[in-house]
Amino acid sequence: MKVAIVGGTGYGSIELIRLLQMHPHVEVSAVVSHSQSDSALADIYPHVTGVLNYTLESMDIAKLKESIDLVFFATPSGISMKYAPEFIENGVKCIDLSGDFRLKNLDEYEQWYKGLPAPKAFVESAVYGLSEFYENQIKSASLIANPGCYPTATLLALLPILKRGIIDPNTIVIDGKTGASGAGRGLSLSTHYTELNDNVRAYKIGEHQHTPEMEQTIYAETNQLTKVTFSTHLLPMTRGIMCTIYAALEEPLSTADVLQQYRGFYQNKPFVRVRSEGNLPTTKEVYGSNFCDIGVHVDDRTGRVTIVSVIDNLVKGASGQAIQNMNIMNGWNQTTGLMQLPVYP
Ligand SMILES: NC(=O)C1=CN([C@@H]2O[C@H](COP(=O)(O)OP(=O)(O)OC[C@H]3O[C@@H](n4cnc5c(N)ncnc54)[C@H](OP(=O)(O)O)[C@@H]3O)[C@@H](O)[C@H]2O)C=CC1
Ligand SMILES: CC(=O)N[C@@H](CCC(=O)OP(=O)(O)O)C(=O)O
Repeated sequence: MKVAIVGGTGYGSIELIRLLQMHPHVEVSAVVSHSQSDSALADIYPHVTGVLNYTLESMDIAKLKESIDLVFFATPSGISMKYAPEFIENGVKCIDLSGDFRLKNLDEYEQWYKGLPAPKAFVESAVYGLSEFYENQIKSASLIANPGCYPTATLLALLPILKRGIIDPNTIVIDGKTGASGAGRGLSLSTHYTELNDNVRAYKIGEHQHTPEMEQTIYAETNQLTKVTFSTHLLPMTRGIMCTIYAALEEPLSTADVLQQYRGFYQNKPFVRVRSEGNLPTTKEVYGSNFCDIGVHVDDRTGRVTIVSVIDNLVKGASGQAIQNMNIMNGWNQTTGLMQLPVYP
């Protein structure tokens, strides 16, 4: 199958290229760049030298729609909404790593992303690509709204116990921590070495664009309108997200009881690994992989459960999950090209 990647010089793109290089059924036929077309990818990313010979191309929909089966958009919000409709109308499937098609309520998109929303019909037809929960819908989708990185780590941790009524949805607090690659390759003051190193910074408190995405999915899965408290922190590391999540238990349960619920839920889901009691995951243990690792601790004193969920933001949080969704759309085993171990140490 032939695919194109748009947003060629960004981190999402270079991670798609890295992962797809190991995929047995896919050829990356075009890497599209609006800023550096005609440049060699190896000049921008010298680590691919001698292995990949791509020359970046400018966007040419007329040409691409004749030669490509699927397009990955690894672009900032506001871009895929301009191009994906024409591809889809011409039978080319699209997987969008940005937030353009995630929020079904267009007013919420305007409020949280501070821009005009995508055309309603395409937002309505887009399937939210949380692979472990929407496999059936993903199979027949033309347009995938790939989830945000924090919602991936958070929803995989919360939905099993929310759906089983184990926690009170009105008590959820999500403490998110991320590495700097989450902000993309562009330069900014907060990812400047001297601002990032030896430092921890809370950011976008009360205004993070992933908040409505989480609440929308919790509502879709539980029929409960919930407002979550969600805070995000930037840490001096390259990759990784840890969401530490707190909620009140509806009834007294032990850590072992709660872990048992997760195990039942994820027993046939190869990318979600539920840890044993007393074994909480670290970001390094999923680095470079498509795994989401989940650990749990119940505090009998407070009646609260703490859930720790880790992913690599660029893999399960973006490009890896996008490939997992492509696999599902094509009827391939969802692990195809994705089962490598994390890089450790
Ligand atoms: N980084 C992460 O961990 C995650 C990222 N995402 C989302 O994935 C998308 C890509 O993220 P990421 O790769 O990290 O971001 P980067 O900033 O690293 O890359 C985005 C790329 O998009 C292209 N681009 C930028 N502006 C425009 C424009 N005006 N028109 C067309 N293309 C443009 C650029 O490539 P070029 O100049 O070559 O066209 C740029 O390099 C974003 O929507 C991000 O929010 C989602 C989950 C996690
Ligand atoms: C460090 C940092 O800035 N991380 C980004 C990650 C979000 C992202 O990648 O964007 P989407 O909205 O497309 O999911 C953030 O917190 O906004």
